Amino acid sequence: MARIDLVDLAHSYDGGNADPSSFALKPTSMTWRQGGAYALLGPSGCGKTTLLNIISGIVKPSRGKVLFDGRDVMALTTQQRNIAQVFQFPVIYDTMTVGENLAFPLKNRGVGRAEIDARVHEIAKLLDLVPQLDRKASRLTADAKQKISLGRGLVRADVAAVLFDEPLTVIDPALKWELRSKLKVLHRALDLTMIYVTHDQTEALTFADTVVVMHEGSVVQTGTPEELFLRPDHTFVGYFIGSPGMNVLPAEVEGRQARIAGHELSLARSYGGLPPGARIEVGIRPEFVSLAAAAPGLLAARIERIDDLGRSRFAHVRVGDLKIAARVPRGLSLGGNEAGLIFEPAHIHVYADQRRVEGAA
Ligand SMILES: Nc1ncnc2c1ncn2[C@@H]1O[C@H](COP(=O)(O)OP(=O)(O)OP(=O)(O)O)[C@@H](O)[C@H]1O
Repeated sequence: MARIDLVDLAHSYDGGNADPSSFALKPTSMTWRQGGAYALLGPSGCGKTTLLNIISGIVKPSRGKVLFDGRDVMALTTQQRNIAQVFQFPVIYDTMTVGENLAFPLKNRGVGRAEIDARVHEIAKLLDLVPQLDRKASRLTADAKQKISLGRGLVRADVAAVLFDEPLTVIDPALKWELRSKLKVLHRALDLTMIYVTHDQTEALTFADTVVVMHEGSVVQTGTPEELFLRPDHTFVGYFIGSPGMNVLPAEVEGRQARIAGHELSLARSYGGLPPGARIEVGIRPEFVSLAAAAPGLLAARIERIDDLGRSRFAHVRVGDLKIAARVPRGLSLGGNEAGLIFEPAHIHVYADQRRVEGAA
């Protein structure tokens, strides 16, 4: 296990000649705590795999370095970096049994027989693979094979980190749920540093203690699932995480007042020195906007549709050209499509050029 520091890393696939704004990975510095469960979350093409491959040594970055426990590993190969990797598709030997597959990474490192047996059994037990240990891997389904790949990634206790690149893509949805929570249990049991790459927010939020959100080659926020939900640092985090995503609305902001579509809203904090010329927006999650009967003083909205998600209902409304999602309180009955919106001031954030501005008390 190791603490991993990324120091001013940047990468462009054309050898660093491109305009920095088009880098696959823009300048990034951060620390991955020893023993942490991280998710690297972002849409396709945002640079997740590039970052993962730089950590493992598959890609040599155009700039910057990677440290494992303070030691520069840039000259080391993946094998020398002592990283375990689990990919999207199973990487196992069909001619071997499940047990032999799990034992393989340990045998390769010259671990003794007794230790191999104990570790293989521990991992097989955690992944419910004990009954299949003596079966030939070739006879298993794609799901079961991917479970073995996960096991092979987790079997060594001495790795610097385990990197997962979208490991549940080929897994059947029902088993996906099971494996996702199992990985969390495995993390606690094995005390390994794990970095889990995904574009799926549910996967990221269920697995990780810390989620690193990437957007267009940059890390835009690193935080707990709760922090990402309650205080998105970037408008992208607001609408990428959450379902429906955060409402991001053009606004004029002065002190403790915001004006949206000509309507005055009170803010919980004061925003004095917003950068001149910046695009100002307010962000509020649908959970903190309530639909109500139209009334003077409320922002007037026209309901387009209501989605019933079982435990909660969300209305999709229009205010002029703006689209807003709002929570529908239990028991609310409305005559027609006209309604009012009530905003919770404590949950309204102000953004300048997509970055959250910290207001003053
Ligand atoms: N080997 C390569 N050569 C040139 N460009 C590449 C290469 N690999 C990735 N890219 C580009 O770098 C950017 C980041 O890609 P990357 O694969 O890191 O993103 P990602 O977030 O992992 O996406 P995905 O989930 O689709 O793999 C993309 O614009 C991609 O087209």
